[in-house]
Amino acid sequence: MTGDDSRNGKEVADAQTADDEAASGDSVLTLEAVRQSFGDVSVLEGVSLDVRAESVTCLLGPNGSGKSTLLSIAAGLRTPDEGTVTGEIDAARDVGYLPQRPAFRPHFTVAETIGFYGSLVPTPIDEAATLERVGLAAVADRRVEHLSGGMVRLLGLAQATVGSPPVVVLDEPASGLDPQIRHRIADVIADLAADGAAVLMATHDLDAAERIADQVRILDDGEFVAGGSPSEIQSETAAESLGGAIDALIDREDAIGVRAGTGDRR
Ligand SMILES: Nc1ncnc2c1ncn2[C@@H]1O[C@H](COP(=O)(O)OP(=O)(O)OP(=O)(O)O)[C@@H](O)[C@H]1O
Repeated sequence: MTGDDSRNGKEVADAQTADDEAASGDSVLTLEAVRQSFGDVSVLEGVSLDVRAESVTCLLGPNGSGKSTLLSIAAGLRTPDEGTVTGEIDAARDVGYLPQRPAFRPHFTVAETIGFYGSLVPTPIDEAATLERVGLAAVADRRVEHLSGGMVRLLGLAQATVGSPPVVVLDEPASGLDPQIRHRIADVIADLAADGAAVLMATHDLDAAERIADQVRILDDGEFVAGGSPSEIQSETAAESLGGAIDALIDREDAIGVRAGTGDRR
């Protein structure tokens, strides 16, 4: 972990990997020197990341900094232009994934939806316990098109954890939701990690990151510019909050150009 701008991306990644080893469970998924471009827009410029059991790793960074792209690569949904994704698991099969905008087949109830996803995994699942864990047991018979936005996200979280995958990848699991539901979702995520899962999530919810993240990675301009526990990042940037640390680390003017796809690297 570092706020030292003189270190390059590889040095930052190596230092962060050492920090991770001290901080959490076994490595289950490793991304090494991952690069991804879309046309002439370079989105990831050699990103390395270790995803560990029993821990929550939060990806933070401006809109358009490449978080979703990185998550889709970690989840085995996209093969990077360069770099490797390795682990004890098969990323395409053993990774639960919650997309940014989950959508479910209309007319199915909540229970039928989870039952459907349960039928896709090798071992039978406890549907009631799966819904209980995310707090949706009371609406098990409600049709998915009648759920609130927060409930849809909780159902997405339940779907991502069906079959207890060793890695759970969550793309902004609580964006646009009220503080109470955001808090509940963060609690569910922390419980998943406590039960052994390696959770990798992108979020703009800095309160949640501060509360539940074991490790944070800040992505900007295609590279990690900092990583470590929330308190380590704060103390290295002399910031009073994670938001303050991000402000110290990221050049907002440049980030606006990057977001618009007009930055030098894009
Ligand atoms: N399939 C694609 N084709 C072309 N460009 C893409 C594609 N997917 C993503 N991009 C571009 O890659 C960049 C990174 O997008 P990405 O969704 O990974 O960012 P993000 O950090 O998740 O953003 P946000 O916080 O807004 O969700 C953006 O400039 C986006 O327009």
